[in-house]
Amino acid sequence: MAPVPSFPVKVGHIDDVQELKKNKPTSIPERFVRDMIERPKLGTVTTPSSCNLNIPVVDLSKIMNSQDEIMKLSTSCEEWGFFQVINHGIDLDLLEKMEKIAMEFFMLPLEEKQKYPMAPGTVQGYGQAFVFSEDQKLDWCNMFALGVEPHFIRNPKLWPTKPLDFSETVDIYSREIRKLCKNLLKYIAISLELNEDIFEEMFGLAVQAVRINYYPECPRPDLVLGLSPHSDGSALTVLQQGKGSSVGLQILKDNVWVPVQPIPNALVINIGDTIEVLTNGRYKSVEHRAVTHQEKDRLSIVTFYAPSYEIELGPLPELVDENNPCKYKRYNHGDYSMHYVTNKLQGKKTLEFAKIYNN
Ligand SMILES: O=C(O)CCC(=O)C(=O)O
Ligand SMILES: [Fe+2]
Repeated sequence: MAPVPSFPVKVGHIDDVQELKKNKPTSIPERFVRDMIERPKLGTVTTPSSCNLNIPVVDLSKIMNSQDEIMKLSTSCEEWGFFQVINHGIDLDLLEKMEKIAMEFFMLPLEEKQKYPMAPGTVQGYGQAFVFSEDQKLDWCNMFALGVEPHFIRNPKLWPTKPLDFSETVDIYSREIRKLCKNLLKYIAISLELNEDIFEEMFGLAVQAVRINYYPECPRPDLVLGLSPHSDGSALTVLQQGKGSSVGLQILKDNVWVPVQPIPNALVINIGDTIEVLTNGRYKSVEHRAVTHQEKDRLSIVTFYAPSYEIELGPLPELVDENNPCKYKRYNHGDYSMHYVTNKLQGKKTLEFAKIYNN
């Protein structure tokens, strides 16, 4: 079972951003307007060393026979926590179909989408996740989140029957992404000189969830955020960006927000908190956020892949030594997931749950 908070949550009124946009607003409701310090400085990347940087690209078709590609994977995970994967083996028609049904879902009338409401304080269904108080700022985003874990059993109340082939497509897509995650974890293990099955064996029946984010055009993208800064609580995250979407994902590198330039047919992969802990901080779960665009909407389809909730985990002994003292405690992954989904998105704050401070 996915974690659910046990405390009552009052979130206040949450405007649906797609409905807001329909009224062609010239100003932004106060709850979406960020404090100065949080506002995205669009079009003004200030640090020369970061402004022309792009996240690394890993070619999965080469990795089996190429030490260079393994090195690239390792550097990406150490220095960026992010990379784009090309030649990933997932049928491009399937990616296109997934994008199509995701977009069709968001284009349904509000009443239709509201048949799958996200209960306050939970992260499944349609709405805004990670809102826990009436005064919390809101993201300029609509989300539709589904657990597909671990046996791909559908909750009929949460899975739409429209668009017609929604659930079938999500099932097929999720199985393919699962294979990709297992494959990537194998090469991540190899890049760390660990047994290639170490993560697979440790994770048990891995948990998987898919979240589809839709960011409508916004009249004042300089005042709002599409998605608040956060790291992911997963082991790995796979992100598909809609074709023709605006550039929206940004990652924090050397204190500068670096935009991720989409590569056609590539998938964006990022290291989640679980791998950061298991590798004792060698591979990083990097803070990221989404920004909006004045004229273009954006779609992202995000899969989170994580260990089974029963698993106990902590830094792997192979990655702890005198020079790399243990940075995280051992904990139960279900407890961490509960902690993650019952707190607002706030940079890397959630990982403090596991940090050991006295070394
Ligand atoms: O839409 C994006 O590019 C970011 C999505 C994301 O970070 C998430 O859903 O965790
Ligand atoms: Fe994320």
